[in-house]
Amino acid sequence: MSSSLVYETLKVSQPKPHVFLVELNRPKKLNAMNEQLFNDLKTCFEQLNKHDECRAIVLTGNGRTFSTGIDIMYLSNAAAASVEIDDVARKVLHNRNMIQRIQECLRAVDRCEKPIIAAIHGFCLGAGIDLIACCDIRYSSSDTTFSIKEVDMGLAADVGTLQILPKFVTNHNIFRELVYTSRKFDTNEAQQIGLISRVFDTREALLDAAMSLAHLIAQKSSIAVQGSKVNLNYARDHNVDDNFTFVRTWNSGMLLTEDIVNSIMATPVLKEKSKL
Ligand SMILES: CCC/C=C/C=C/C(=O)SCCNC(=O)CCNC(=O)[C@H](O)C(C)(C)COP(=O)(O)OP(=O)(O)OC[C@H]1O[C@@H](n2cnc3c(N)ncnc32)[C@H](O)[C@@H]1OP(=O)(O)O
Repeated sequence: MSSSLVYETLKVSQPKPHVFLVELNRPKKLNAMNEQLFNDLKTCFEQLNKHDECRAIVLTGNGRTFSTGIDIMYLSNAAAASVEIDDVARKVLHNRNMIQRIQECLRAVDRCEKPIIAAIHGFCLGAGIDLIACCDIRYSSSDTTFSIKEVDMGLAADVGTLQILPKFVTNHNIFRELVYTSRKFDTNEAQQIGLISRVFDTREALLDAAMSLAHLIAQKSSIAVQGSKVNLNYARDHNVDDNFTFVRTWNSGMLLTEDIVNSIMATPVLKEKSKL
């Protein structure tokens, strides 16, 4: 594995060929996200996006939990910083820059073109939910407690939950109830609204399943998988006409891959014919 994938608050390993495991790594603070962790997420996912060896990523939390959301100390320091500024408009600009910075860190996860499987356990609160909103597939162990905690903190969630989740949650009634109340919910409800797709009895089973899925994806044509993710994310953010135009242009280049020839040659029909 590349030695450059070393971070203060993330642990990165490569447990299988082409599969990278990214662990949030502030276990003593239940993986609460401070400025360093946000910055590390940005650097890490930008690096994995460009990494030739990387075809699939599992994202999890080291220790007893996935993440308890934003680090409360960081949030209160960030809020306090604007108190020093006299001019109201400059206070507003300061806050806007701070929010934009965190948004860009999580957007780097959303923009990563390699599929990301979130393996969630323990707590997944506030910014933890923003983070899993940026992943492709979400698996959980049955012990997980979720909460869209921002309203209880006096905030409208601004780094993913309200911006991305409405694009794919399946039950907007329950979702809005969870947003407006910040009440805790379990894996049954998380599954009911389409936030997570599968639930496992233990953390070990969860990680095994996430890793097996990542391994399976990594064995497919990386051109086809990466192209599918780019087009799915594009389709999420555009209208149908734009989506058809985009994929036409994308595949005009990507159809030149030798992966297509190889897969056609490997079909049983052609294999049989070549024996004749
Ligand atoms: C522009 C910004 C946009 C972003 C907004 C994001 C908003 C959010 O994320 S809202 C969610 C914020 N998170 C919380 O409110 C959770 C706070 N934590 C807790 O309520 C409890 O820790 C919890 C119920 C999750 C677990 O309790 P438990 O008794 O099992 O553990 P603790 O002893 O409380 O925690 C162990 C140590 O971790 C520290 N810690 C946990 N979560 C956070 C956090 N979010 N921020 C900072 N520190 C956290 C906790 O203080 C303990 O530390 P220590 O005392 O040093 O052992």
